[in-house]
Amino acid sequence: MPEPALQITQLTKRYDGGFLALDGLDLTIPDGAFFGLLGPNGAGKTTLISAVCNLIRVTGGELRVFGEDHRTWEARRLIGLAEQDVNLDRFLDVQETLLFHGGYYGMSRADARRRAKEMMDVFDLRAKAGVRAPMLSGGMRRRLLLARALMHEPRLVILDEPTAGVDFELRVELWRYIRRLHEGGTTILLTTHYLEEAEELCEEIALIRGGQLLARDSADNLRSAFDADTLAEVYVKAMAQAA
Ligand SMILES: Nc1ncnc2c1ncn2[C@@H]1O[C@H](COP(=O)(O)OP(=O)(O)OP(=O)(O)O)[C@@H](O)[C@H]1O
Repeated sequence: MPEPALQITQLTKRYDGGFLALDGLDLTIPDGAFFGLLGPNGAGKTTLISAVCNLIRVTGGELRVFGEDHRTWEARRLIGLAEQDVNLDRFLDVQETLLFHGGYYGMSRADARRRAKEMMDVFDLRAKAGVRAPMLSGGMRRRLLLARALMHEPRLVILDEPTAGVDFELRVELWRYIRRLHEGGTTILLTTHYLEEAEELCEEIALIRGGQLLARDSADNLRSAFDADTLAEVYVKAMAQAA
């Protein structure tokens, strides 16, 4: 049995002010899965992702990334994260953004250059190699964010609302990139508020609220379990039950 991409056991996060954002959460995401995380604003999705990436200190529980403790460098290297905010360095151009990231993850200059070229081709950014982030269109910035997350060839890619505020054409384009990535064997963890996006892309979906797991299954099985016609109906019913 391969190690799961993510094994989360009894994860708890209480913020400094006392707020309990994750409340004993258990979740296993198999290697190679396309997994969706759904829940209302404040459900704890970003907190969970931040915990996985060791960006915040957890209060309790265990988190393993392909069997590695999430606080280790090995675990961090296995993850590519595209955060909700478009957090690009305004002083770096497209190519530098990618090369810096490669350097951070210990890639040799030659490998980083090769991979950056590949990423600029895949994400149609070659013509913008020397353009700094603030001068890119919103769509290009989103693509660069994804290209940067993939630079070091992570086995688990975490996308926190990658299509928030994105027009229909770019959304479809981003879906195509993400699908291709998944077909190549990469595990995807996606958060989104677009239920149709989760339904279209994800093999399995977890619903969370108040830092707790409410349900987890394929969209089909969730519809049967909640006697619902659509994922939106599942969502409404699950959230009402948990309220
Ligand atoms: N640094 C912090 N200190 C205190 N509370 C926080 C902090 N960061 C987040 N929270 C709280 O933790 C809860 C979970 O927030 P989180 O950002 O994880 O939710 P989310 O599911 O990602 O929401 P959204 O869909 O709006 O992105 C919220 O109530 C939020 O206010």
